[in-house]
Amino acid sequence: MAPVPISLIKVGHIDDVQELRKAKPTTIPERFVRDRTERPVPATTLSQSSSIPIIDFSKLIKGNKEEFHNEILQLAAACEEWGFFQVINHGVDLNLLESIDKTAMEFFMLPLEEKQKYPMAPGTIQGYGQAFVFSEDQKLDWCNMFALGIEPQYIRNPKLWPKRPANFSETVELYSKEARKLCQNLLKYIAISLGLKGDVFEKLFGVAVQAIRMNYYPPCSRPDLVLGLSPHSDGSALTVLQQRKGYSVGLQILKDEKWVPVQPIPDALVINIGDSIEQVLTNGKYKSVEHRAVTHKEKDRLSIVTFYAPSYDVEIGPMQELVDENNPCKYRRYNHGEYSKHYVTNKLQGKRTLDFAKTQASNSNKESPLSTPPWGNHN
Ligand SMILES: COC(=O)C(/C=C/C1=C(C)CCCC1(C)C)=C/O[C@H]1C=C(C)C(=O)O1
Ligand SMILES: O=C(O)CCC(=O)C(=O)O
Ligand SMILES: [Fe+2]
Repeated sequence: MAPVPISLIKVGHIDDVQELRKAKPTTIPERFVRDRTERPVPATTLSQSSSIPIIDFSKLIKGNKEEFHNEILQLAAACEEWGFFQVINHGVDLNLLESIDKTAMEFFMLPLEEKQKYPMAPGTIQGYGQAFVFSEDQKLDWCNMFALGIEPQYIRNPKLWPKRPANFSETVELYSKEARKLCQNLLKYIAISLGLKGDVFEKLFGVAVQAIRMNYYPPCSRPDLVLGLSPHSDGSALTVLQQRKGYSVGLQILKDEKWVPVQPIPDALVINIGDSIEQVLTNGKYKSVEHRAVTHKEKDRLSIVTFYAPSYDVEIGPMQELVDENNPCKYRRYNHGEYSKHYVTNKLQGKRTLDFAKTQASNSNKESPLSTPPWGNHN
């Protein structure tokens, strides 16, 4: 199938949810109203009995032998059973967490004309707007997003780096450096928890791809009808998510077919295993779990998300050490750049993007419908 040029994608009018909320606080356009089966259930009926594991990073870097061993076991269980955990004592400067939060909020509070100087073109995923919208009949998320490619440099589009607020770029750079270090360290301990050498992922990944996405969810008069962010799993190796303190609980993860809310812990970061990498490299041992965001009637919410993935030229597939007759190979080998292209040119739809990598999936070799490079179009 020949690739479809970006100019042919017709997404129709996409309301900016902040503006919509200001102008018509109780109107929910049809494009935001979810089918009954997709709608969020009231908070009271959500699974309250369980919460995602907590990993104390300080025990991994400076704990005694016993503490280290225990924390590695906790980490293995978290990745295997949940695919999500919250990390405390992570070592990222807490002032930097505050600054990125403040800077992102200042950006979202700018007038629309200012934010629209950095538009996310249809079919691309960097800039301000709604990502992953490919058709006029696709349901929209109750969210404004701003995303930037960070590393390697060639995925950056300098025209999309905001001039206001004044310290935006500097703060994103500082934060991203810290987030990168955290991802590298976590991957080291994740490798150890799998019984592998600590540097196995670092060696395999080459110069890792890193991106940042800020998601702003204004309050919504009918949180029961809309979704803040459609269910999906992340295409990264690892994702670091920062939730704003004191704001609404919005992130939910699918566990045993029930949506479990992720309660913010002050100063903690939420980490999740991304599908293409951990699921593929570990042959399904570590889970990349479906998650979504819901909205709140009165409160807004901000999340700041770092995606960390292998270099686009790297070929990945299940690691030999994790395949045997009891756990036969579930995924084929593929080039991560190809997978990224597949991921960013398809709408968010649960774990469907991972079909690309399955050994027996009938669609595993389908060409992606768009001709965009995975980091978006720079024109
Ligand atoms: C929901 O996931 C994403 O939005 C996402 C996007 C990442 C990217 C950018 C915002 C700009 C630069 C390219 C990149 C694709 C990294 C997730 O990141 C994952 C998905 C893939 C594929 C990946 O490599 O990282
Ligand atoms: O806002 C959230 O909590 C979810 C964000 C998310 O899953 C993403 O950006 O990929
Ligand atoms: Fe996500």
